[in-house]
Amino acid sequence: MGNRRFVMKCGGSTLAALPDAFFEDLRDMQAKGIEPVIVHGGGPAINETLGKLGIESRFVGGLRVTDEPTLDVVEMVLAGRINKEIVRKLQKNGAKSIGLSGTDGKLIVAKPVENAHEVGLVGDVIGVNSTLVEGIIQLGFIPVIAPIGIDEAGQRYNINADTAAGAVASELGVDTMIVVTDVPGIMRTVDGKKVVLPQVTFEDLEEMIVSEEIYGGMIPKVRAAMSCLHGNVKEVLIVDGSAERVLSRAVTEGDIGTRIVRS
Ligand SMILES: Nc1ncnc2c1ncn2[C@@H]1O[C@H](COP(=O)(O)OP(=O)(O)O)[C@@H](O)[C@H]1O
Ligand SMILES: CC(=O)N[C@@H](CCC(=O)OP(=O)(O)O)C(=O)O
Repeated sequence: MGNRRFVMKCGGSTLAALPDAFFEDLRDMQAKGIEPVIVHGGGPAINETLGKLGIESRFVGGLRVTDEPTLDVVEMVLAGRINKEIVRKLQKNGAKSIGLSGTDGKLIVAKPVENAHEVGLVGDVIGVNSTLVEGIIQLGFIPVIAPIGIDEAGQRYNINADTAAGAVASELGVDTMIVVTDVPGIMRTVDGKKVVLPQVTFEDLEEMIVSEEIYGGMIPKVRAAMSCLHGNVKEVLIVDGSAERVLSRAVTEGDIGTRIVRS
């Protein structure tokens, strides 16, 4: 890994399964002066809470169709429950951490996505308050960010967590973004067997999206990866949160998961 700061996106698919060792790894990194910045998702927990309230979850192109009542639930689950759970787990394992929503201090400034007529209050990121993130890091805390955006008029937006993480990584100018999910990397079927691809080019990715070997929740990850690699970010690693020592291996050895570099 190049510089000592990295952005990590933690997917809702894996959050509940992350072992204490994962958070201990973060504590040890923090103690060594490495500066993780965490952006998290929580799709499955949102679906569950919406379900309990009798609200059906609908997605268009991987984005949740979001009206104001849905956004109340999204904000409650992401910025309330999940964000605070992560902060508590970090603190329990000895790391110092502060949780924020993208609306706090206008951390994530957003505008409606192009297909807002289909998905409603879903946002694209147009700005990140990197000074605020920098300040939290300087105070010795790991920032934990929920992907809710805000515009100048004070309107909230639901933002896909991969998109939010990619934008934060770009804006902070980190070398590395680590995407932690529930699969060991980008997989492809070779000779009838599923294998993890250690490294892929943009061309491979476009081809795999067209052939539908990349589908569903992997699409926003790949799009966010390509988008931040067009800027200053040098590599995006997609890794499995339940793999042993996944973070230290990703940060120090880089021999795990799938690596995407600009190509
Ligand atoms: N080529 C692929 N390789 C690996 N996983 C893939 C691929 N294409 C689609 N996926 C799916 O992407 C999922 C991860 O995305 P998602 O469920 O949104 O997780 P998260 O909550 O971590 O963002 C995997 O569980 C898998 O079902
Ligand atoms: C617009 C949109 O779809 N937002 C997502 C935000 C959470 C997310 O992205 O969580 P994962 O990383 O666990 O998928 C949602 O409402 O589910």
